[in-house]
Amino acid sequence: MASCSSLSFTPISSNSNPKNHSSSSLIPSHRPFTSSHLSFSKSSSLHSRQTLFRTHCRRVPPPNGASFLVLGCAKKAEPLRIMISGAPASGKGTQCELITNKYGLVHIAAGDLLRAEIAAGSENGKQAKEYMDKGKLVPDEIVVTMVKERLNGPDSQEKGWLLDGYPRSSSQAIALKEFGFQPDLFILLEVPEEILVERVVGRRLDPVTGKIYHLKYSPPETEEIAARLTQRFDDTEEKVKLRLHTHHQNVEAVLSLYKDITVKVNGSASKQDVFAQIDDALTQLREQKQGKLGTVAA
Ligand SMILES: Nc1ncnc2c1ncn2[C@@H]1O[C@H](COP(=O)(O)OP(=O)(O)O)[C@@H](O)[C@H]1O
Repeated sequence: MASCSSLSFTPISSNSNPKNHSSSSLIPSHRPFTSSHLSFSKSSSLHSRQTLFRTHCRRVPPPNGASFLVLGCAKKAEPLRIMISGAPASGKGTQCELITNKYGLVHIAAGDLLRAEIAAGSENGKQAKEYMDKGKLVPDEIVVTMVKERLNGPDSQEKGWLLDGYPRSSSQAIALKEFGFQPDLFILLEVPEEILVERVVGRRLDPVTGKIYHLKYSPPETEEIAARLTQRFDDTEEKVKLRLHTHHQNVEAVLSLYKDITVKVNGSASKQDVFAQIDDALTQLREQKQGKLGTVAA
């Protein structure tokens, strides 16, 4: 981060933890500071009340004896905080890889965290599997804490995050808000149901490279790879129908909480075209964050 050696700095964070807002107490009471001073003009709906920058300040004694605040010497745009949602096999995994490659965000996938618990044989994993086998949501007691811990990780705080498959219910969204995590953008991938079932049933994983294949649309390159491909235990036609049912039951409730920051993306296009839509939205968001890095004085 750039620095301004003569000033002492205190960060202002968009994380709603009140501890992180100590610098706002330096701002004169006759001019209350809210993030709306700095929010996006073009799409205020995207960022209605968020602090957009990590900024630094000090109290400067002016000639008339009153004190005022200088903001803007050493600033860094806040990292992006993105959520991505969509039905099973809507392409979240593929798009998350493209997004993280370009934007350097930490990818946090609720389903992957749960599968890791199952693989580790933990008590949480055992319980989670019972729900996942039925295509149902795993109880909040397990999922919420797991996701919260990853979001609080130093890498997520520093680089920003891409939250995949969470929240899937209004209670999960509310929990996130209570912990102080506020997304900038909610991406919804929309794909017709008949395409989804076909994608799921043909989906295979290469356990060696982690690469996802589709037996028809993206077949393995060699016989050797083909021989070692595995299928996710819940990627059968019967289970995907249950998962789709659960998705439809919950998606509207979640969407209603994020409607101001939702971008709907046509997920039935090619993966490059889907990414182009997402990339446009993220580029715009990042520019808006960076574009506001001018000096603000109070
Ligand atoms: N946020 C969540 N809350 C509860 N259960 C979840 C959550 N995310 C994932 N799961 C469980 O893990 C399963 C697999 O999720 P995921 O890997 O995201 O794949 P998909 O989106 O194809 O269902 C879900 O069917 C559900 O049982």
